[in-house]
Amino acid sequence: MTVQLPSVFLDRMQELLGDEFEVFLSSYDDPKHAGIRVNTLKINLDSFLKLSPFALRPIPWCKAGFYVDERVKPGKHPYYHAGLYYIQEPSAMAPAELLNVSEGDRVLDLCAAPGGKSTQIAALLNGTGTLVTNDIHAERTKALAKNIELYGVRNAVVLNESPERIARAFPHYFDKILIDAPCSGEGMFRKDEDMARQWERHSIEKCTVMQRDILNTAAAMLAPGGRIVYSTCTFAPEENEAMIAEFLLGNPDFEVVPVPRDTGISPGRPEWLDWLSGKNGGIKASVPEEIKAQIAGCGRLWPHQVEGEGHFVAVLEQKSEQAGLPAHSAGPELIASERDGRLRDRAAARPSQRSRQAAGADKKGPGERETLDSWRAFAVEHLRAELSGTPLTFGGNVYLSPVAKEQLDGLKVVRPGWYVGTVKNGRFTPGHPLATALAPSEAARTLDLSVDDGEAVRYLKGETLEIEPSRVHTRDGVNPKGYVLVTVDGYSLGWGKWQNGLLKNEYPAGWRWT
Ligand SMILES: C[S@@+](CC[C@H](N)C(=O)[O-])C[C@H]1O[C@@H](n2cnc3c(N)ncnc32)[C@H](O)[C@@H]1O
Repeated sequence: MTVQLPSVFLDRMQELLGDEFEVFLSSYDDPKHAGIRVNTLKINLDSFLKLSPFALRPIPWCKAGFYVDERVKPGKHPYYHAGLYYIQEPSAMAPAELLNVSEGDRVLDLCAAPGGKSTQIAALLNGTGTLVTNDIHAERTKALAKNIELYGVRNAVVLNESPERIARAFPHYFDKILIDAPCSGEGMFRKDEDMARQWERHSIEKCTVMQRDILNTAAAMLAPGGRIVYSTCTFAPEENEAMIAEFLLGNPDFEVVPVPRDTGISPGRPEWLDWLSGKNGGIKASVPEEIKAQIAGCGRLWPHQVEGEGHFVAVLEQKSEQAGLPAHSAGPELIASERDGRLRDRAAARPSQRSRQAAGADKKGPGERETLDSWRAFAVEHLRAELSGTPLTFGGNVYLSPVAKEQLDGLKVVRPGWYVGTVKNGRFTPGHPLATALAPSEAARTLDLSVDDGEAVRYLKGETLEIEPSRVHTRDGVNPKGYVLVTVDGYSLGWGKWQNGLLKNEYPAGWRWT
């Protein structure tokens, strides 16, 4: 075995798995499983299957998910830069599928960076409803925002907040909430050996403190009758079955919706609650049989049973659909825990100042009316579609948001919506995310580049291209001179500015092909 597994981890797993342990252990000798998930916001499945440069094999629990051979390097292809697929560990594709997202839903992805599951939810929303996506770690929200933009998501708000502060702003608001909880990461050991090296027995306790807080806070944001999906990429029952049992005891208005078994996902392990109650520092109270029966309805993806690194998932639904809102209590603590690992609320800057700063409001810029007029004039000249969303301005930046500005007041907002551009010195400059989310039919001018002759890669590297005027496709007789939506094989990549046979490259420096 190449991965060095912590001996305490191995002892625990042997105790838990018994006869199954050897086969579990031998799975660490198997190759890692790599997957991509087709971004159906930009391309439908049939078209991708025809276009795919890689051999694809379906992932049973995710309609848009496919196994690929890791050696094909899917991140090194222009289609990746066009946001046609997201590279994602196969078992990590299960939780968002189980959220049962319907078009028009209000969805919260509470622990979202770098955005794998958020981009999946956005594809399921299909441009409708609202996605609020959040991560408590500011640095990680940069990757989250970038992925939201790369994948052409129009209806997302990106936050960098504590769950408590979001709950204050959005009480009982969301139809669906995903908690892909911070966890001890035991399912990542094969993929990321550092995780194995850093794993310590006590990290499980630290994680349970965070998980308990996040789960109970999420319940306060759920609309009556809504659904929470809780997932981890760890095997520890403290973070999984016990966390859900404790939640159900404290929140009797919730029940587990059993995970379908037809895709190879195996049941939760209620018997491990008994194992935990026998441990020093384990479960403090006994768990009623009725709750144990529900725990069996949770799902486990095991690396020795399915082609995936491992995940736990629980689908929780709030039973009451009445308008009278339930009072959620934290319930009894089942697991002994250390409070010192607790994440505290962020330092309190003046709330309205915080949200304005994050979205660029405090930069000196033109007035709101002037800014919106510039955006509208740009849209009339360069776009051929009515774009939905509430136009919001923060300084000279313009966003189309799925929520009203007041709803974000006091929150640390990374993106209040779809960033469409900025007014500077009286001129509107379109944002890169506007381009990535546009279909070619929505732009007045397009230029299609091909993968085959290397032109697409040259564009992605930031080169200026020589382009004959006849290659700029125009709508409604507009002049080819001006902003052009650049596409690869028909899928949007970014902006260019065409004039006199040259395409000035507007692909952002930080996004370039290296
Ligand atoms: C398992 S990762 C999420 C992976 C992500 N869902 C995806 O699919 O790409 C857990 C995330 O939770 C974040 N996190 C940790 N504590 C948090 C908290 N109290 N509230 C919100 N996010 C938190 C971490 O920064 C981390 O990015």
